[in-house]
Amino acid sequence: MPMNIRIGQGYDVHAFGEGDHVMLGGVRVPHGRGVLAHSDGDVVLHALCDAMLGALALGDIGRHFPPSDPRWKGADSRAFVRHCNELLRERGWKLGNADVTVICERPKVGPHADAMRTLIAGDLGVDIDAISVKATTSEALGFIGRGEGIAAQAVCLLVPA
Ligand SMILES: Nc1ccn([C@@H]2O[C@H](COP(=O)(O)O)[C@@H](O)[C@H]2O)c(=O)n1
Ligand SMILES: C[C@@]1(CO)OP(=O)(O)OP(=O)(O)OC[C@H]1O
Repeated sequence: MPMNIRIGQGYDVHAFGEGDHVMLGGVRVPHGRGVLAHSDGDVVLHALCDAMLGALALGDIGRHFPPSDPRWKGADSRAFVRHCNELLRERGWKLGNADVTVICERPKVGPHADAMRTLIAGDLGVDIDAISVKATTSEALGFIGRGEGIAAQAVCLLVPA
């Protein structure tokens, strides 16, 4: 009997660099640092894309949007999410739900989480209740604890469209 659900997980890290904001879930979050990245460096959306691609066994974000390709320089990562959504729709799937955890000491993510959920849900054409965004610190431990970077991990479930 063919499987009627698929699961995927994704993880992304970017180092902090010069700047005054970070893009998280499509939301411009004010911060004393920016991130070093080829695109806009949105770890929430990159982890989500990798979860969606993983659920389809279609490789990873770097395969679909190579960092060597100048087209993706400074790219809005919401376009990556919409592309991944097309890939799953073409194959007869839609996102059932996704759960993303951001890991950083700062910025505070909680106040922006609902704005991220709204944008992600809109881009994927699903109800906001299908999208969870939450956060944790690293309790001052390791590279994240030292404020050197920001990470996100995501899981998602695909269901038949
Ligand atoms: N960047 C972050 C980190 C955490 N939060 C919120 O704070 C809560 C406590 O974090 P701990 O790491 O001490 O467990 C966490 O549950 C989040 O609600 C945040 O908003 N942004
Ligand atoms: C998103 C891409 C786009 O070129 O580049 P980065 O913004 O550097 O982000 P990363 O998470 O390293 O994923 C690789 C690339 O696909």
